[in-house]
Amino acid sequence: MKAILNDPAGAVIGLDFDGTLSPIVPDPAEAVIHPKAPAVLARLGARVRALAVVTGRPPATVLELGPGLADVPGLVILGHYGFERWENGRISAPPPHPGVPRVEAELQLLLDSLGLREVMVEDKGRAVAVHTRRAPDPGAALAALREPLAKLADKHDLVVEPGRFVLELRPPGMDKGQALSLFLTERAARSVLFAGDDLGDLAAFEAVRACGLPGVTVCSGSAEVTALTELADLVVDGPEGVVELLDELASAISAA
Ligand SMILES: O=P(O)(O)OC[C@H]1O[C@H](O[C@H]2O[C@H](CO)[C@@H](O)[C@H](O)[C@H]2O)[C@H](O)[C@@H](O)[C@@H]1O
Repeated sequence: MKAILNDPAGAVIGLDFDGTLSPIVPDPAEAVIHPKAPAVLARLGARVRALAVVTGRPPATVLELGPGLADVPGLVILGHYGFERWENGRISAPPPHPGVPRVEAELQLLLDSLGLREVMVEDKGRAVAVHTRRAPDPGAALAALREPLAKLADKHDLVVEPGRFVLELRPPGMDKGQALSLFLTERAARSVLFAGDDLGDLAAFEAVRACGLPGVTVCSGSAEVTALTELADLVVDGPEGVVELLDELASAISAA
């Protein structure tokens, strides 16, 4: 943190979206960014080298769920775990993976055969996520899905990304760690902060440790995930705590 405060112009701030900037809600389509986040990010974005939202969501969805984000100075969204990038109003991405529509074509039959009720399928375009949060027993439904979804992903050359009551089938070859590392190099960062809440953020935590820069990892704490709590430099209380921390950081930089 000291390095960021002493030299904000060299700092890159990386932030996960769901569970970090946006409180967890039962329906993914109903998620919305913390009301104070866009203004806080705008203050911070004006002072640091770069701000990146590094997320499993498509960038277009992040912009829908985060009104005001498009106006944050210098913001980059590295969506789909880094496959799809939004910057200055433009989206760039490689061609979609052919396995995703094939998985979608087989998925409903598989879910029916497992007799899983109230499991929700989220079509993300470049990936498909199966959510169990609204199932009668979310943990049991997730456990029942692990093996069949791993086989289905494997059959179509996809990988399974586990998260908070969700298993996502997505293309291999990129993760939040690689996305963050590439971004740090691109921006010639001199320090880094990354905040996340879920298993997919562990790769970004590792990237912070491996990059050789002064870095701080922040866990947006919850009762659902403990793996990050043990590794983080700082643990705050969910999105409310993350926004408060970023607000304090923006104020401290402005006062320096
Ligand atoms: O990388 P992230 O920004 O954290 O995105 C990861 C997944 O987040 C979303 O699911 C999670 O949030 C939902 C809304 O609060 C919640 O209902 C669900 O249980 C969580 O797993 C999103 O729907 C997924 O597509 C993202 O991959």
